[in-house]
Amino acid sequence: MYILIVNPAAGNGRGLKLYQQLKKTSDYHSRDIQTFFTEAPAGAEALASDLSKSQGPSLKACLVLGGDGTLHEVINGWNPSRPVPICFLPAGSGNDFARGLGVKSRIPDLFKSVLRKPREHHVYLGNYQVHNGQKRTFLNSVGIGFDGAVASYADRPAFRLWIRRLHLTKWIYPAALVRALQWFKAVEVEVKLDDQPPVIEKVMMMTITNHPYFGGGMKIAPRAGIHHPRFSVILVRALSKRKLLALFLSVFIGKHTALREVVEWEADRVHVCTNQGTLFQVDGQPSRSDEWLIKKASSKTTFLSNS
Ligand SMILES: Nc1ncnc2c1ncn2[C@@H]1O[C@H](COP(=O)(O)OP(=O)(O)OP(=O)(O)O)[C@@H](O)[C@H]1O
Repeated sequence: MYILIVNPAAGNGRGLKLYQQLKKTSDYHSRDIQTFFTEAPAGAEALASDLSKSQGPSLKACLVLGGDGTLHEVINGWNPSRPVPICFLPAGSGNDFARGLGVKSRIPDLFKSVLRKPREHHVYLGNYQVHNGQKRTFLNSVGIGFDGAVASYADRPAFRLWIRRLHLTKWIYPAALVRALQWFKAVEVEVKLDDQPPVIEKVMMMTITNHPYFGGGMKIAPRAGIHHPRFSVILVRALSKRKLLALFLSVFIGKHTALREVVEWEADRVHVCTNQGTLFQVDGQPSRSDEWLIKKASSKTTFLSNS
C-alpha cells in the first residue's frame, strides 16, 4: 500500500489540479493508495508524524504531491525509526529538489513509473541546527544573507498575490531577487568548515547545498551532486549591487563561479556565526538567526523516481 500526501495549495493551487489528474489515472484506482490532504500551512509535518506512527510493514512508499516546502515538512515529521521510500511529485513553484534528483517527466508519467518500475536514489540529506535549536533536516540548501532576503521577499503574501495575478509564478524567485537587491547589505560572518580554522568574511550570501539548484532552477553550485557525500558551500563575498545582479544573470550560463568574489568549497560540517540577526532560508522557507550548525546526515534517505 501507498500513502499519498497532497498539498492542494502548493504552486498556487497546482497541487490540487495535479491531484485531480492523478485521480483519473488507472494506476490510482488499481493500487492501494490512501490519500491525505494537508489542511493548513505547516500541516504536513504533523500529518507525516501521525501517519508514520500508524503504518505497518505493508507500506511501500510515501508519495508527496506538493512543493519543496511540503516535502521538507514530511521529511521532518516522518518518524526516523520507521523509514520508508519517499517519492516527490513536484507541484510547487520552485521544485528544486526534483531538479536535483533529475526528475524531468510530467507528474502523471512520474506517478505511473514510480508505481510500476521505481528507480531508487539513496541520498545523504543535510541536518541543521539554528542557535542551539532542535536538529532538523533539509533537502536543498541553507542560504544565509542575500539568499534568505530573497526567500523572505518571495514569502510576502502581497508579493505572492501580485506574482499570481501577473501569471509569473515560475519567476517568483528572480522577481524577489530584484526587489531584495534594493535594500540588502553585506554581513560579516565567521565560517568554520570541518576541522579547519575559522575564517572571517564579509559576504553577500553563503549557501550550503545538497545539489546544484536553488531559487527555482538557478544552478548556483555547478559542482554539487545529489549523490555526493559532502555539501557544496558557495560563498559570495561583498560586492556592488550591480555586480551581484550580473552574478545572478551569469548563474543562468553557469559562469558565476569564475568571478573573483565567488568561492565554492566542499565540507561535511559547516559552522557559521554572525554578530547580528541575519535573514536565511532553509528549503525556501525564510527565517532569521545569528548561528547555524550544518552537518551531512549520517544515514541515507531513499527517494523513488523514474530516472
Ligand atoms: N491546505 C493548505 N492551505 C493553505 N496552505 C497550505 C495548506 N497545506 C499546506 N500549506 C502551505 O502551503 C505552503 C506552500 O507549499 P510548498 O512550499 O510545498 O509549495 P510552494 O511554495 O508553491 O513551492 P516551493 O516550495 O517548491 O517553492 C507551505 O507553507 C505549506 O505549509
